[in-house]
Amino acid sequence: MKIEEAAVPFTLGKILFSRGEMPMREPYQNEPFTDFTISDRIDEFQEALRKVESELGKEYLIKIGADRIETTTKRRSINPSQTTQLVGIVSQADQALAHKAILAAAAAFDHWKRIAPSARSRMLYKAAAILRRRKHEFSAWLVYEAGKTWAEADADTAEAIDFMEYYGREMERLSERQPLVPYPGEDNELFYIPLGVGVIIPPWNFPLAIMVGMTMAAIVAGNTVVLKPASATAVIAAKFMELLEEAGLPDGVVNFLPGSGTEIGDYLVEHPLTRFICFTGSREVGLRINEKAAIVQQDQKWIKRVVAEMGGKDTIIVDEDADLDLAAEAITASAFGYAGQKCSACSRAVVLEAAYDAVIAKVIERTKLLKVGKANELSSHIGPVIDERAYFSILKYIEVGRSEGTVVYGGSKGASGGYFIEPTIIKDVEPYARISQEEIFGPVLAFIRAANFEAAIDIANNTEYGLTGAVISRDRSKLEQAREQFHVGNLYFNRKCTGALVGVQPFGGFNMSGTDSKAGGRDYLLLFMQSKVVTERF
Ligand SMILES: NC(=O)c1ccc[n+]([C@@H]2O[C@H](COP(=O)([O-])OP(=O)(O)OC[C@H]3O[C@@H](n4cnc5c(N)ncnc54)[C@H](O)[C@@H]3O)[C@@H](O)[C@H]2O)c1
Ligand SMILES: N[C@@H](CCC=O)C(=O)O
Repeated sequence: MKIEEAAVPFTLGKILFSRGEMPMREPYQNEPFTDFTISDRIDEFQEALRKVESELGKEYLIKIGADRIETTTKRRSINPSQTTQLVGIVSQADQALAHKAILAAAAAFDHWKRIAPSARSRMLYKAAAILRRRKHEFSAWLVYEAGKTWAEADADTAEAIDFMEYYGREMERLSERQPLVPYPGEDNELFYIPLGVGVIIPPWNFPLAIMVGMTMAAIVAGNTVVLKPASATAVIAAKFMELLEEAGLPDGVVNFLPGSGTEIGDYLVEHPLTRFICFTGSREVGLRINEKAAIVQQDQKWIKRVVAEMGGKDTIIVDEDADLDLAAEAITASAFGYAGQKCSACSRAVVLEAAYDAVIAKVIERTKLLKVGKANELSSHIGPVIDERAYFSILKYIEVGRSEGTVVYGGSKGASGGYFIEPTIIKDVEPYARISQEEIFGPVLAFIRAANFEAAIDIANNTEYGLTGAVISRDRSKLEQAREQFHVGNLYFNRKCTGALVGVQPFGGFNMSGTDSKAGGRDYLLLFMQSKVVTERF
């Protein structure tokens, strides 16, 4: 269809029309973050918190096809800022229900795969529009169930909207005729078709964004899925299921199967009808899934595809001539945002000798300004860690850190009533110490000295992970050296190493950080499809 260039475009929702012509999609852009310095925004968010607080404690059921199923085994989801507060009670699936869920997804696949890609994309735009309208409400659930501060929750919700807007457009792009080299006397066509039934296994730390991104990428590509949410944040996933229903997604396309990873995880992965597994989580579980998925089951007709994004041990290098205030800002934000519970978190600052003491002093200065407190209070900069297991594991790592370096800030648990831990800074840590190598996933930062820039790069590359990293330097030749030698999937210069934006910084890591799937990038949807080539000789 020809779009008149002179025509005046007008917008309806996110669709841009030229008068009298076919609709044309607005170019993708990232959802803006909420400015919580504006009093109206504060009031709106507080209202959302009140609304959600009034809804805490409800029951959430499994959904398979059109059936809602209550089981006798239930899991209580609690608020990590206030462990006496119940967020919701979630029915837990067993293996029999896991089997039923896979069958329901397989039955729905026959229909869903035939829906036009543009119509599947529209489903994502619709869901994005609903989420945008209910943005603060969803963020408020993230505050209560995941312990996210207001800004972190808002960013999580914005990223979920971004994934849907971005993947919707990506599917439209990939459903166009794909370019091939012309060949005389033949018509050659390459097009993408879906894989089949997928199992989606997200983590709890981006319980909306990552769960939405993985699920919606799979279904917009024409697959149907069983979504097994992370247990700690299953209520947020249940709220998302409600949203999908409101958007009109047919039953069976996404089957909601909360349950313990140990009880149903292996079963779902090993099921012969499972065609692919999309996982984000720890190295241990990711490797287990990869191994189980490789074993061909009876009646299985395909090689299962595994997308696994896993842990990180991320480093910020500070050069001797760097802007040290910028370095301290980048390190503090990357180490302590969401209490260090990001795969991208800076858990190691490798600083060249000449800048070492000054950077530590500046990071301590900034960290002192961070208030640890309940996530629902606007004044809190750092909320709780997710649960009791994480709380004790992180405290144990701090004890290990005491024997591997000198604690120069924090080092203790925070107030009682929630899983609070002080942001902790440990200096003079050796590059191969345990707290230099193992993912702690909490507010613990190690400082390591480097004799020169080469040594700093060697240290940055000395773990089994390769997810994010940053270099703070004014020296172009060192930035170019790092561009080539710092082996991570997402490398940042002169800024923090967290906060990748959908479409702007496709995200995924090397080595034991995963399969480098680059969520939020142009290659991502291809992981959920296979291409078919048809040649007709004239
Ligand atoms: N690379 C990334 O993009 C990325 C993003 C977010 C989080 N992460 C990583 O995730 C981890 C934190 O998340 P987590 O604690 O939820 O990870 P986890 O591995 O403990 O759990 C992830 C998911 O796997 C499920 N699971 C557990 N055992 C299973 C089994 N045997 N079979 C199938 N599924 C099973 C869990 O229920 C959960 O839904 C950290 O290591 C973090 O670095 C990575
Ligand atoms: N994509 C997020 C990290 C996700 C993992 O926890 C970031 O870039 O900070």
